[in-house]
Amino acid sequence: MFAGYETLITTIALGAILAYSFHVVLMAGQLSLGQAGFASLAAYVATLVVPTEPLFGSLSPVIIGLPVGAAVGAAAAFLVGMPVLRLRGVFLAIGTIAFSEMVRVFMNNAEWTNGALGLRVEKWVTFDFAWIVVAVLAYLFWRLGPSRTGRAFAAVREDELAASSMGVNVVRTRMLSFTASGAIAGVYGVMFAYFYGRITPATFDFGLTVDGLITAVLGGYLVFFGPILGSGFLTAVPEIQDAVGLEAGWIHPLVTGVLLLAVILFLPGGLSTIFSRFRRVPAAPDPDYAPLDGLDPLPDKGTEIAKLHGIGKAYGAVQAVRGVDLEIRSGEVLGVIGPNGAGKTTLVNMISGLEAPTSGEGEVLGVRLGATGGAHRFAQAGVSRTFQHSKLFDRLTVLDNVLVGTHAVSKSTYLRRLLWLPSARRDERRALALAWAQLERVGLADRANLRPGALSYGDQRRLEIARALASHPTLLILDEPAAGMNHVEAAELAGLIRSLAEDGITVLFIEHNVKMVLEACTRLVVLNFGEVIAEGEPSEVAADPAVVEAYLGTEDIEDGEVEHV
Ligand SMILES: Nc1ncnc2c1ncn2[C@@H]1O[C@H](COP(=O)(O)OP(=O)(O)OP(=O)(O)O)[C@@H](O)[C@H]1O
Repeated sequence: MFAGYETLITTIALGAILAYSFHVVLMAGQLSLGQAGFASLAAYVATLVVPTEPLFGSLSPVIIGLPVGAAVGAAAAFLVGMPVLRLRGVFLAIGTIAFSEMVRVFMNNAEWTNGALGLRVEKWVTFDFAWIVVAVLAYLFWRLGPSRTGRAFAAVREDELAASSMGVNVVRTRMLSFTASGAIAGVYGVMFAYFYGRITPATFDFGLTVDGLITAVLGGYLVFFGPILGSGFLTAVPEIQDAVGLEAGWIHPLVTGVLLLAVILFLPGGLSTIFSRFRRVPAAPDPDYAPLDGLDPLPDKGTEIAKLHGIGKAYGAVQAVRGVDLEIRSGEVLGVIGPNGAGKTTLVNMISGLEAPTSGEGEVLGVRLGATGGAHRFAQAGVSRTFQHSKLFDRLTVLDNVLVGTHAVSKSTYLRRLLWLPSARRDERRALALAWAQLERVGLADRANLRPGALSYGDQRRLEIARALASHPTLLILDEPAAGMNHVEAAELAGLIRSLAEDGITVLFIEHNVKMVLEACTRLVVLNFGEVIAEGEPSEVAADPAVVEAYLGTEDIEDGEVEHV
């Protein structure tokens, strides 16, 4: 059926496989460019193990080379990843390119690789074999997208800090995507070798990296079939030009370049954006699942959940927090107030694991302040938070934002999803029920399919609260949740906070809206220059002369917000 076009269509398949190795790192927001090195290593090693005769008389011997190539690529990526994944952005790109160059120089100079002349092998990869491999990859990515792991990839891509505060292990997620990228690049290297029948070190040069990256970006990395679209587009354009008689050598790159620019300018999410209007409509709440099914009960009211002793944090010469002693008990609503720069955010950053203290010690829900692992360990222990400046996942829908919030209290479903096991479906429905319940609680259920950018500022803050609540937290930390809200919205928020406390959630919140703080809190802590200057019942603290002088001033607190310069 494809007679005459087999080479072309197989080239599309190979281009798609290479692009998938970029797709998987881009999905997690990593600009990694070491794929040519992984492909090269895998291709050369595969030539040592792939038989020269068909298996069982007719089976392509490349099926032995593929797992070997994937394992070599993955192992190399894992080893390279340990040092280079400390880098980010352009530095990660440079570090990984350096690795590819090292591999190329090594292969050029080794004897067993036959140096620059390269190696010849049988052409065992056929058109249908190549497309079966693409179909398998497409299936793996199709099932990955809406899984818990796929959402963790997206969360890390959108905002690493927010992702770790939702319980996502950012280091592990980045390493997973990097290792998977190495495995797929390894598969590509083997496929390439056995399709063209020859490899040289120059086959896996910087040009290959550029091709793979462009194909992945062009196709789009937000949709699982992006690499196939990208490869089809880039391979088809020169063919169409030939067909219409535009054969001059300079026209090919010109037309391809202009089309590429057009796609990047007008479809920044890649070609697959065109299909995004067929996006999944969020499933309705499932009446079979109660949101708290299977989750641990919250601790009894009054149980000690955090204890800090002499906690301090210095940024160089700036002592942001000094000698703070604090105890938090289950069921209370603890307000933290103080002038700008008093150290409030720094204090809650330490309590939620985002920052390690430089002095003192403390424990929150059994996790030591400054413990290795950082914020995701605190999140998994039951601490959840919002941020002073919203850190929503902008390219995920409202519902998907909240679903990321369920990460800390749900189980990985990806491998079970691949096998369509009913238990994976059950776990996902449970997570969905939990997410819907939070959206309903904050009044955003009717906007579940929108992007956060389409919400008003107040709604974005509510969405962040819903996302934090989706982790079924024991301790909920809100950093200036009413900022930007009008008086009515702030009063509603105070009501929501009180209702959370009635449900047994402990709330710790920083707020400048003093009226709201006095309405919602059961206890108040006042910070000034990093130190606690008052603590106790809200009405007593508000009347404390030291607090009035340092923070409240003589303003009428009925007016709400207290502004300090
Ligand atoms: N990463 C950092 N590096 C250096 N200094 C910092 C850092 N983070 C905070 N600080 C400093 O620590 C002090 C306390 O800041 P912090 O943000 O905790 O105060 P805050 O009470 O939350 O203020 P605001 O009400 O304005 O949010 C400030 O002087 C601030 O400049």
